[in-house]
Amino acid sequence: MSRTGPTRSKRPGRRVTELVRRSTRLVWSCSPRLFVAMVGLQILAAAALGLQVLVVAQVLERILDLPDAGVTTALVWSVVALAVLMALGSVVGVAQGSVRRLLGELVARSMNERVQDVATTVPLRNFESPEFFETLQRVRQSAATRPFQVTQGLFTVIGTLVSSIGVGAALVALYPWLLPLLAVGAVPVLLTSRRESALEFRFTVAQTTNQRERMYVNFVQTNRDEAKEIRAFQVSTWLRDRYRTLYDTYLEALRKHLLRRLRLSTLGQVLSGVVLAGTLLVLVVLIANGEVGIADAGAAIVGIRVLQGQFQGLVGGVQQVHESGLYLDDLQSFLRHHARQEATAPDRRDSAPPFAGARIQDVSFRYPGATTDALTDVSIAVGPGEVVAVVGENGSGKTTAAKVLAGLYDPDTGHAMWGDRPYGTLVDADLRSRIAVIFQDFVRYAFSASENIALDDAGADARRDELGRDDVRAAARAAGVDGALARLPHGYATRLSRMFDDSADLSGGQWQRLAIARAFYRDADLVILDEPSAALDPRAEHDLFSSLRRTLHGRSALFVSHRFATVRGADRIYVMSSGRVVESGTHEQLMAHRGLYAELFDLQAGAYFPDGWSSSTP
Ligand SMILES: Nc1ncnc2c1ncn2[C@@H]1O[C@H](COP(=O)(O)OP(=O)(O)OP(=O)(O)O)[C@@H](O)[C@H]1O
Repeated sequence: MSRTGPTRSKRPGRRVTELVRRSTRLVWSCSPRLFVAMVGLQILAAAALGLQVLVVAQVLERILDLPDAGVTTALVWSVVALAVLMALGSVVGVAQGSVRRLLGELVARSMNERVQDVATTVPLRNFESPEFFETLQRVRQSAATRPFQVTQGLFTVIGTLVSSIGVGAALVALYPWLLPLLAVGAVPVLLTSRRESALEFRFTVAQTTNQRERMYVNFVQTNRDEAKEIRAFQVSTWLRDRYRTLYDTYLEALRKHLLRRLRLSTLGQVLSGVVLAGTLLVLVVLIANGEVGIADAGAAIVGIRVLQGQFQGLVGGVQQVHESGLYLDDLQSFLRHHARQEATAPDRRDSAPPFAGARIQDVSFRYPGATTDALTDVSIAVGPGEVVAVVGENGSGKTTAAKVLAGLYDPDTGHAMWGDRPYGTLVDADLRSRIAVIFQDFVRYAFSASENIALDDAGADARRDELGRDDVRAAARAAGVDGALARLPHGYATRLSRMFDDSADLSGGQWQRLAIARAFYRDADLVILDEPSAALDPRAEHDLFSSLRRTLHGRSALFVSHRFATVRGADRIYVMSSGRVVESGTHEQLMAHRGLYAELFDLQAGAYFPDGWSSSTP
C-alpha cells in the first residue's frame, strides 16, 4: 500500500479545476436531480443578491430625493422589492442547506460503500499489515466526511462565483474599476489557504497512528466483551491514564499545528485587508472630488461589502475543495490500489469443477512483517468423503494451514489445489461457496439466530424471520443447538446480543454450536472446523463427533483439534510442529509410530488416569 497519497505535482489552477471536475462527477453520479436543484438554487440566490445591490442604489437615490419629491410610489415599490429580494435570499438559503445536506449524505454513502467493498474483498493478508490498517482508518474517516465537504466546497465555489458575477455585474454597471481591485484583494488569502490545506493534510497523516491507538483504548474501555476483565483486573485507571497520555501528545501537536495555521491565515487576511482599505480610500477620494454621487457611493459600499463576503466565501470554498481534495486523492488512490491488486489476478477464471479432493502441496507461508515462516513445506490433503484431523501444539501452524486450505491466504511457495486445479485459476466466489469454514475465533453477529446460521443466504432475506426455517433448523439440530434456539423469546428470530432491546444471549458452548451450524448450513463440499469443540461440554463434544460423518452426508471435513479423543476416528491425522507436518496417518498408525502424536496422546490421556496410563490400552 502506498503512503504517497495525493498528487501534488499539478499546477494550482489545473489541480483545483481537476478536483472540481472530479467532485462534480461524483456528486452528479449520486443524484443528478439534486445536483440540478442545487445549481438552480445557487443561480436564484446569486440573482437575488445582484438585484439587491441595484435596488439599494435606487432606494438610496429616492431617499435622497425625499425633501423634493416626498414618498413616491416608486420609492415604496423599491423598498418592497428590496424586502422581497431579501426574503427570497433567505428562503433560498434554507432550501440550499437542505439540498446540500441530502447530497452530502448520498455522496458519503456512495464513498463508504466503495471503501466497504474494498475492505471486505481485499486479500486477507492485508489485514496483517499495520500500514494497511492505518490507511484504511484514514480513508474510512475521509469517506464519511470529506466527499461531503468537497460537495459543500464545490457548491460554495459555484454559489459565490455566480453571486460574485451577479453583484460584480451590478458594481461594474456602477463603477467598472472596482471589480479588479476587489479581485486582487482575494489573492493573498487564496495563496495562504492553499498552504494551510497542505499543512492540514500532513497533520492528519502524521496523527493517524495516535488516533488509532486512542480509538483502540476507547473501544476497550467501552466494549461489552472487555467490560468484565476491566473490572476483574481493575485496569480502568491504567486505561484512562493511557488514553489521557495519548490525547495529551495529540493536543500538543494540535496546538503547534493550529498556531502555524493561524499565522498563515492572519498573513493572508492582513494583506487582503490592505487591498480592501486601498479600494475604499479610492472611493472616498472620488466622493470628495464630487465624481461619485452619494446614492451610488452608498450602493457601491454595500456592493463592496457583499462582494467581499462573496470573495471570502469563494476562497473558503476553493480551500475546502482543495483540502478535502487531498483526502479524496488519498481515498481514491486507496481504492485504485486495491482495485489494481484484484486486476492482477487472472481475469479469465473457471468455475470450480466437481469436488475431487482439496489439498495444499509443499506450502510455505510467512505473515507480513514476521521474521519466520508460519508454514514450511506443508502438504495436507482431504479426499472426497474423508474426515481429516490436524493436531499439534500451540503455534505449530494448524490454523494457518486451515486458512491456506480455505483459500484465504495465498501460499508464498507451493500450491493450494482443488482436485487438479490450483485455486488461483478458479473463480474466487465459486471456490468460497464450495468451502465452509469456522474458526476458533468465529464471529458472534448481533443479528437474529437464523441470520447467524444462514449468513450467506442472501436470497432468503424474506424468509429469515420465520421461526426455524427447516434448512436452518436442520443445521442447528446437527450442531446440537436447535433446542436452545427454539426456546429463545422469539425462537430463531431472536436477536443474539444484549446491545439491543428484546434480544438474548447464548452461552459460550451454545455460541460454538451455532457457529458449527453455520458451517453445516452451507452446502459446501469441504467443511473446515478450527477447534470446533473447544467450548463444548463432554456430551456435546461426543454427540458432535459421533454424528459428524452422518451430518456431513458424504461431504469432506478437515478439523483442527487439541482433543485427541475427538481425532481418533479421523481417516487421517496430520501432526504439526513448528510450522511443519511431522507425522501423518491413522490413529493406530501414529500410536504405533511412537512419535509426537503418541507422546501428546499419552500426556492427555494420562491426565484422566493419574494412577497410571499406558498407550497400550487406548
Ligand atoms: N496474524 C499473524 N501475524 C503474524 N504471525 C502470526 C499470525 N497468526 C499466527 N502467527 C504465527 O504463526 C504461527 C502459527 O500460528 P497458528 O495460529 O497457525 O498456530 P496454531 O497451531 O493454530 O496455534 P493454536 O493451537 O494456539 O491455535 C505462530 O508462530 C504464530 O505466532
